[in-house]
Amino acid sequence: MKIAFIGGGNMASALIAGLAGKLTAGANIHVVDPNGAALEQLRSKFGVSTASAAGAELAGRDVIVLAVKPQSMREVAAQLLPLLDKTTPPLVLSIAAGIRAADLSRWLGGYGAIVRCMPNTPALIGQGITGMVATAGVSAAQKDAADAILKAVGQTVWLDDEAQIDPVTAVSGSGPAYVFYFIEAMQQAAAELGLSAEQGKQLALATFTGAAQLAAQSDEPVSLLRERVTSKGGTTYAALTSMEASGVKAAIVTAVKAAAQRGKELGDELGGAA
Ligand SMILES: NC(=O)C1=CN([C@@H]2O[C@H](COP(=O)(O)OP(=O)(O)OC[C@H]3O[C@@H](n4cnc5c(N)ncnc54)[C@H](OP(=O)(O)O)[C@@H]3O)[C@@H](O)[C@H]2O)C=CC1
Ligand SMILES: O=C(O)[C@@H]1CCC=N1
Repeated sequence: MKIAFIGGGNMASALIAGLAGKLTAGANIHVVDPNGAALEQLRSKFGVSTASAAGAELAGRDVIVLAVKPQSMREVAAQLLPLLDKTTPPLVLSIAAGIRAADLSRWLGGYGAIVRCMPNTPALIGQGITGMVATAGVSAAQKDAADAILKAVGQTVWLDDEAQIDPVTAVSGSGPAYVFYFIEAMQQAAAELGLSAEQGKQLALATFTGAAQLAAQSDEPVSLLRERVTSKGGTTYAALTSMEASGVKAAIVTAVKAAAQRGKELGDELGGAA
């Protein structure tokens, strides 16, 4: 499979790390980004070809991944429009938060073959999860290609309705940041309680990994697993009572909804009319 990435930043690098040499040879991956240092890293690590601007190298690509910031998508679409093969249109796979397929299609001159998806950075270690939705102009083979690309870096979840992408963005796209935030808080608490930085990190990470694996492998609801840790009048009870009193769970629910709302706002702000 011949793939081009427009944008070689954080998320594109995570995807390329998972793909290169696995789904396709690094030499079959072309990356366009104005940032020379980022391109040099990708070239030396994965053997991809690179360019500072989109050009003739896009010809004959099966898939073009748009991995620029939502705010850059319209400009990037204008740059791509004259370069897209109209006879055998490549699949355009957008990972941008908020940007709706209909707007992207319009910016690309009424382009049909678009898959919109929302990956996350654990793709870097093959542990990503991606929500994705195909527009009507995507062929079965192109849908399979999109699935293979994202499966090479983790799990995929196909959605029937594009409106579900903002919730997916809020839960799993942004989700790694919430988890890191919680781990940072656990590490801070460990330090304030007298553990070394190394001990705090080891304890927090192993607890997260272990609890997540236990929940994934268990048939029981997560709430029951939580209750099993929580002896009446014990230490966990003290912590969870404190969290409830501080409204931690409600605050997390509100925060995730804020992320979903921001996704919708980005679509409204950046989509606009023709
Ligand atoms: N980071 C994440 O966890 C996730 C991000 N996403 C989505 O992925 C997209 C990229 O995010 P992320 O990787 O974090 O962002 P980054 O800023 O790290 O990467 C974007 C890259 O695109 C480059 N760029 C800007 N304009 C162009 C252009 N015209 N042609 C080619 N490249 C260009 C930028 O260069 P410069 O910096 O010089 O402008 C930058 O290197 C976003 O739309 C985001 O919503 C989706 C899921 C998760
Ligand atoms: O923060 C963002 O907007 C992007 C989308 C999901 C993760 N990072």
